[in-house]
Formats: sequence, C-alpha cells, structure tokens
Amino acid sequence: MARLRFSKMHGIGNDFVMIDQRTNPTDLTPERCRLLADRRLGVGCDQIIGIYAAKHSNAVVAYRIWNADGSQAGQCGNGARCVAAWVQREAPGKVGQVMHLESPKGVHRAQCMADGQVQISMGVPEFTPRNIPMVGFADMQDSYALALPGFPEIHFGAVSMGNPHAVVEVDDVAGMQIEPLARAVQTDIHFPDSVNVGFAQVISRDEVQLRVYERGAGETLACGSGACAAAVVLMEHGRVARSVTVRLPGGDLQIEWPQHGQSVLMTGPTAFVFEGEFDFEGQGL
Ligand SMILES: N[C@@H](CCC[C@H](N)C(=O)O)C(=O)O
Repeated sequence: MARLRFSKMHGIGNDFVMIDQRTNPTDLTPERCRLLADRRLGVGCDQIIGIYAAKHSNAVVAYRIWNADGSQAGQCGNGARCVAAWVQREAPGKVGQVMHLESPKGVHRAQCMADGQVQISMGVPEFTPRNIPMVGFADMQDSYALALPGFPEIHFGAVSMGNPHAVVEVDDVAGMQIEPLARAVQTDIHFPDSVNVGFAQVISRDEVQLRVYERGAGETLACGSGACAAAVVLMEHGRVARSVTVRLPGGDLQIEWPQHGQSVLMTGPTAFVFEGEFDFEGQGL
C-alpha cells in the first residue's frame, strides 16, 4: 500500500489525524487507528477523522470519527470544526460562506470566519435516556443519581450530542482527579455504549470551566461535543445563560443554544499543525 497522506490538525488542543479517503482510500481498522494515534509509535492524536464524498445530502463532504483506542464515534465537535477549516483551505476566497458537512448523525451547517473562528451547528440535543443511550432510567430527568462502589453518590445530567455525555457539576474542577470517577461512570451498566464524562464548574452565568474524560481517548485538552453537552445541561438547570463561554484546558469555546428543540451552535478556533505521510507497511500493518 502506498504511504498514507494525512493532515495533523487540532481544535484548542483536541488533536486529529485527518485522512482524505477520496484520494487515500484506507481501511481504518481498529489496529491501524491505535497505531496512528500512538504518541510514540505513530503520529499521535485523540481522534482520526476520515473525509469522504457526501452520500445523502448536498453537503460538501462527509466525515467519520475513530477514537485513539480504535472505537468509532457518532460525533466529534472539534473534529467537525477542523473538517470545515480543512475544506475552507481549498477555497480561501470563500471565507465566511456557509457550507454543510455530513456527520454519521446528520447534516451540519458550518462557517469559517475571517477572524479564524469556525462555527458549527451541532444539532438538537437528545435528552431521552434510551436515545443517549442510557439504560435503567425510564424517564427523562434533569438530574440522575448514581451510586458507584468506592465513590460518594454523584448527580449528573445526560444528553446525546450525536454521542453520549454525562455531565457532573463540581465545585473545583481544576483541583480534582477526574480519571478514577470518570472510568467508573464509563464502565457502569447504565451506559451500554460507555460515555464521555464532563466535569463542569460554573464560574458565572456566562462562564463555565470544564474538563472532559472522553470515551476512547481519556482526558483531552478539549471536547467540543462535551462543551455543548455541559452547556445545554447547565442551561436546562437554569445555571447559565443561553450563550456561555466554556473554558477547557486547551482553550475556549462559545456555546449558544437559543432554546429547547433547536440546534446548538459552537464557535472556536482550529489549527493546521503539519502535513505528513504514514507508512503502515513499515510497521507491519
Ligand atoms: N473530541 C470530540 C469527541 C470525540 C468522540 C468521543 N470521544 C466519543 O467517543 O463519543 C469532540 O470534540 O466532540
């Protein structure tokens, strides 16, 4: 197989190997994804994004997402913003023009602004437990209680942004060790497909500090769908305004959700890091 050409990008530190599957058709097996994502043996990334011709819509391209552990995901907010910037780079004269991108969950409006910010319409949040998916809770609740062995009872909000999220409000997000609790939530039987776990601290009505322990990738510097999930859960609880700055370890995202039943808008920067070629054969794959 010829060497695989890729772009390395990130959205506030959530980093991606982007592969144009139209020109580099590559069988992205879980093993290959794990190797690409490996920060010593591969390129290193949180997610791999495959870009394809759109099939079901007038979108400019479609994309698919693989986590660093080789599992597939239904959505990746920062990855979607990077796809928009990647497409825009081929048409620099059209900055500011609306484009549409096809994710595994639907079609998203995206716009790259002149100031380098990329906005994506993330879709309507889904709070119904079985659609998250979350089992063992029949009715939709603002807050769910969960007793996990070895931890004090937690209360969390749950939502799908095209991928599953649990959001726990905490008092001191910077000072806490999130991994043990996040892993216990991820492996709990209520989450048959595991879950991305966000820990959110409300700073003011307009500002939230957030850390996310992602499914398939561990704690990342930023999670776009996690920022949307935290914002909409806190908005539902009346804790923050309808437009909020979510501060993540890698940078800030602006999240707007005009009202229930509408799509969530996410805005933030993206960056190209380098272009490269990867040799799977040289590594026995
Ligand atoms: N980093 C992403 C989310 C990637 C997928 C997630 N880990 C999952 O398995 O659902 C984002 O920016 O949204």
